[in-house]
Amino acid sequence: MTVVSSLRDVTREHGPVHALRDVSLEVSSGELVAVMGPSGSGKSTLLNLAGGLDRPTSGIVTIEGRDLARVKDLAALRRRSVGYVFQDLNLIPSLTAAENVMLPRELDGVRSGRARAEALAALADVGAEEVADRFPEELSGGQRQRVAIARALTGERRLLLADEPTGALDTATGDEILQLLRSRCDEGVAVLLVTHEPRYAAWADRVVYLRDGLIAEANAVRLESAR
Ligand SMILES: Nc1ncnc2c1ncn2[C@@H]1O[C@H](COP(=O)(O)OP(=O)(O)OP(=O)(O)O)[C@@H](O)[C@H]1O
Repeated sequence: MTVVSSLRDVTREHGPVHALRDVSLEVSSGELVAVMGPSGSGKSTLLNLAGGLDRPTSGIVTIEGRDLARVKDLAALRRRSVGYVFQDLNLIPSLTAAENVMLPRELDGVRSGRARAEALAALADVGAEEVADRFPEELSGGQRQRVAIARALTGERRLLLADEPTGALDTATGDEILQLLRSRCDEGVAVLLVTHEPRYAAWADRVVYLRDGLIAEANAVRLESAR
């Protein structure tokens, strides 16, 4: 399996606070890795570092084999390779669902006709084609999260980072979103999912538990019965 995301001996300090200490982790194509741990244990820090939104104090972070410390245009690499789905990462309110999904592609120089066609296909993929021309405030929480996932996965992005993507959703909708992440993963995307819910971690191939910025435990799980 191809390694899509790797952290090698990564430490992130904020002054005296060790948000992450000497963490090593690889996520391969087709793999869903859940990150769990108490509040303040470093989960969001890990995700931000893996996606190049933050830089480590020491250690090496790679995306698709490229050392992020050596990448000149990190913003472009992030746009092309990484999708983010965060609980509070809002869609832009003045843009329709389709326009929100198109935006990163247009920023990347894709013409709007093609970007719109891609956006409609991505929305259809996540079962949200009927909301393409609606604005975020007209959508339910589950529909918004579907649009955010469509936006995260347009283009050829191979790494999806999801920080509590089900946090604001009821259980049935949360299950649907997890099913969607799992199916993207089965198509070859690498997914890092931060969750507090064992119910959702059960969809992962592996669970990494963080405590005080350290990997306390890493387990292979396949709780088929939970799906
Ligand atoms: N910008 C920052 N400046 C100072 N300290 C920070 C900063 N970002 C994170 N921290 C600290 O680093 C540690 C890890 O934070 P992080 O947000 O990664 O934890 P988390 O596991 O995601 O927590 P939660 O579940 O509450 O979101 C915490 O002690 C936090 O206070």
